[in-house]
Parts: sequence; structure tokens; C-alpha cells
Amino acid sequence: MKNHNSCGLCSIALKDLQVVSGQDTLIEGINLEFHCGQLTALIGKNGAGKTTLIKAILGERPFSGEISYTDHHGVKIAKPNIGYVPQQMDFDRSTPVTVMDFMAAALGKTPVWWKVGGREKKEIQKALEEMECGYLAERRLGALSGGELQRVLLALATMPIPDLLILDEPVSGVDMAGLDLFFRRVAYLRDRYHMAILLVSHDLSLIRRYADRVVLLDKTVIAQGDAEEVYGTAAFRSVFGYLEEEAES
Ligand SMILES: Nc1ncnc2c1ncn2[C@@H]1O[C@H](COP(=O)(O)OP(=O)(O)OP(=O)(O)O)[C@@H](O)[C@H]1O
Repeated sequence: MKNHNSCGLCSIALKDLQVVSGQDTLIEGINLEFHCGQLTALIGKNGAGKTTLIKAILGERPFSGEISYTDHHGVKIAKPNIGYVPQQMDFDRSTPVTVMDFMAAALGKTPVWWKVGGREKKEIQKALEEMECGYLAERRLGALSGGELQRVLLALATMPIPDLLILDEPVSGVDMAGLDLFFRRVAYLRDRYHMAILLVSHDLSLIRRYADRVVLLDKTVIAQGDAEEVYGTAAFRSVFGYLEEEAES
């Protein structure tokens, strides 16, 4: 059983990261560190560049600057194993494919029309159960709710257990109970496997409850620290106004 990240990853550092598209600078001057065993929430208004930053880390967008990975002795190491849950997944909702078949195909072991082997089925079932969605294994993928699909994708991102987990939360389609369950499973992964987690989220109260660090982005980093620190900044208020509970008190 794996308790710690296998590649010895300790931290991820972004140095002067910039992404441009044609004449537009999408993000710039990003200097950040993420640590293993920590859940870092990335927040910001729509269009602030959160997904762009994630795509750069995933290697899906060209960038300038440096992304480096360091072990527990401060020595630079190669790119770790990264798990990713995208903001949305476009697929034909009428597909007869079950969650089990989808997972097996996505893992690249079995074409969707093949029968999934016994051992593989057990591994997938275990990953689904760890994310509290074992009961969905034989359900049709297209029949899942937004929250259920999100947990299935989270289970998929843990096969194998990554050193760095990147989650781009859907803007809509997941109810409050589903979101809370999602955050709880993400916090469980952090504690159980000591992985570094970077989560884009719009839910400021769940972030306050579960995240260790918060990074506020508006093209560049405009505030960072724990939730209380960041939520208390003028930069935060200029983006989000006052939180409801603060306004009420
Ligand atoms: N492939 C692309 N080419 C050019 N511009 C892009 C591309 N993708 C995003 N953008 C632009 O980059 C800016 C940042 O977009 P991004 O999706 O990173 O923001 P975001 O913070 O994730 O927003 P949201 O909260 O709405 O998901 C936006 O102005 C967007 O229109």
C-alpha cells in the first residue's frame, strides 16, 4: 500500500510563468510553490487564468518561465505522475457505456467493447469505492449526476495514485452535498497518500473548510496564504466583495 508519493516529490515551484495567445497575455509573472500533503485552492473570477495555469502545468499549453519539481532533500527531480480531473467532459449522454467500461477504456487497457477482466475490474471497483462511488460501477455513464461523474473522474485520476493531483471543479451541475462529498474525498486523498493537490474551485466556504492554502489569481497572483489571510485582503474583496456570512455578522 502506498502511503507517500513514490517519486519522492516534495514541492512544485513555478517561476515567472507566462502564457500568451496571439497578442493576449493570459497569465504572467506567476511565482508559486505547492507542497505535498497540502491542498492548495486556486480561486479567481471567470477568465482570471486558472484553467490556463493548470493547462501549463499539465504541459497542454506552451509557456515561458520554469516549472520545477523538488524532492525532500531539495534536489530537482523529473516530472512526477500527475492525476487530472477536468472541468468538464464532453461525451454523448446516450452512450450505453457503463462506468466500469469507461474506466477500463480510459486506463487504456481495454477497448470499450471488450469485456473487462476480473483483476482489472477489482482494481477499478476498489478505486471507485475509495471515492464513495462503488455503487455506480454498472451504471450508464450518461445517467450520472454532475457530482457522481466528478467522483468517477476523481477515482480515475487516482489510478495509479498520482504524486500531484490537479482538479478543475465544474462551474455548475454539482449540488452542495455533492460538492462537500467531493472535497471530503479530496482531503482524504491528501491525508492518506500525502499527495500535492491543486484545486480550482468557486466554493469559498468549502475552500475555507478544507484547503490548506489559497491562491487568488487575476492574470497573476494577487494574494496567497491560508483562507483567512486571503479572504481578508483588499484584493479578495475587489474580486468577490464580502462573504455572505461576514456581511450578516
Ligand atoms: N485556447 C485559448 N486561446 C486563447 N485564449 C484563451 C484560450 N483559453 C482561454 N483563453 C482566454 O484566457 C483567459 C483565461 O481563461 P481561463 O479559462 O484560464 O480562465 P479561468 O480563470 O479558468 O475562468 P473560469 O473560472 O471561467 O473557468 C480568458 O480571457 C479566456 O478567454
